[in-house]
Amino acid sequence: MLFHSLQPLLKRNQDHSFSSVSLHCHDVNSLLRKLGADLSVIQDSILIGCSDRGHAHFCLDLAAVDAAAVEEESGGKFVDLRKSYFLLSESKAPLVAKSQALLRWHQTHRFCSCSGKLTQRNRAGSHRFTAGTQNYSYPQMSPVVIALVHDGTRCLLGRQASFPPGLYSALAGFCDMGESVEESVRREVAEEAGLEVLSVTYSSSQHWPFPNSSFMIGCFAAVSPAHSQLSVDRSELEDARWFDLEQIERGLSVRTPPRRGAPAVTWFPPKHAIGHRLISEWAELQRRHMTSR
Ligand SMILES: NC(=O)C1=CN([C@@H]2O[C@H](COP(=O)(O)OP(=O)(O)OC[C@H]3O[C@@H](n4cnc5c(N)ncnc54)[C@H](O)[C@@H]3O)[C@@H](O)[C@H]2O)C=CC1
Ligand SMILES: [Mg+2]
Repeated sequence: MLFHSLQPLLKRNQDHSFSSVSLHCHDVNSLLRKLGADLSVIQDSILIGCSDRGHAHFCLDLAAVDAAAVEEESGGKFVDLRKSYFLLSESKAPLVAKSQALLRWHQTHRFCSCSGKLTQRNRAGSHRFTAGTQNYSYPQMSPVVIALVHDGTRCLLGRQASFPPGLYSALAGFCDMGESVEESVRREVAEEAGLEVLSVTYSSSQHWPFPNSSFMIGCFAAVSPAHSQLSVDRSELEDARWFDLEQIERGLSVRTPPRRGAPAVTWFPPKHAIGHRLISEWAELQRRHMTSR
């Protein structure tokens, strides 16, 4: 899987969907040869895993090669990761995200944080070390809690000023050193919405490549309907509101992201974001709860 300055190489399929360009090692070799590039860059490839059939998969950043020439030869295009993530299918996006995260980690950990000396990678690229020392470093993710707050009949969504217009998601925040997941959820919800969480239930998790490499821990957080008055921290969130099931269903039905120039609508993160998963899980539970009453 090829990248250029951390942008994955994508191609448009005949059905207009997008996929990442996967080339065999000898194809990469001949591509580099054609472009007159240094063939030894292939040794910078990082192992990302094995297919079910036991084929090893690697990623490689061709930052030292002319991007336009690679695009022309391969018929693909290097696309910014945030854009790629939403162009790719739910099954393809995580591998591209993982590859970019590993490449980024290697590019930003060239020096030992203890001695300042240059570090080396092991052959697979699973860690780096400082020659002659016991200093090893491994790729890292920052834990982030993402909590869908609910009060029995409504759930709480917020938006940061940096989100695209109309996009609302569950509240999220980085875990502080030493905190448990439950403590992080209680603190984030108290800080951002001024609410007291009564109980936290784990839902699911995902690796999220933004802003660097986050480990998203998805939870539901229950608050009392009698104490659901919001006090929103406007320095963190531009807005936060309670949504009932009908409003959530309307948001889930919006094609994301809405076309530029389309009328303003409220919409939610795309399917492969954990925010979407939490919102649709809550809607499903709520529907079941309403039909059983
Ligand atoms: N996958 C999904 O559905 C969603 C993912 N997210 C992700 O969750 C992340 C965290 O949410 P925020 O509300 O922005 O967090 P937040 O509420 O903790 O605020 C962000 C601030 O936390 C500080 N911070 C503390 N530790 C940090 C670290 N390890 N790396 C970077 N900044 C750190 C920085 O000052 C940063 O500006 C976002 O970057 C976003 O990409 C957010 C919503 C939905
Ligand atoms: Mg936050």
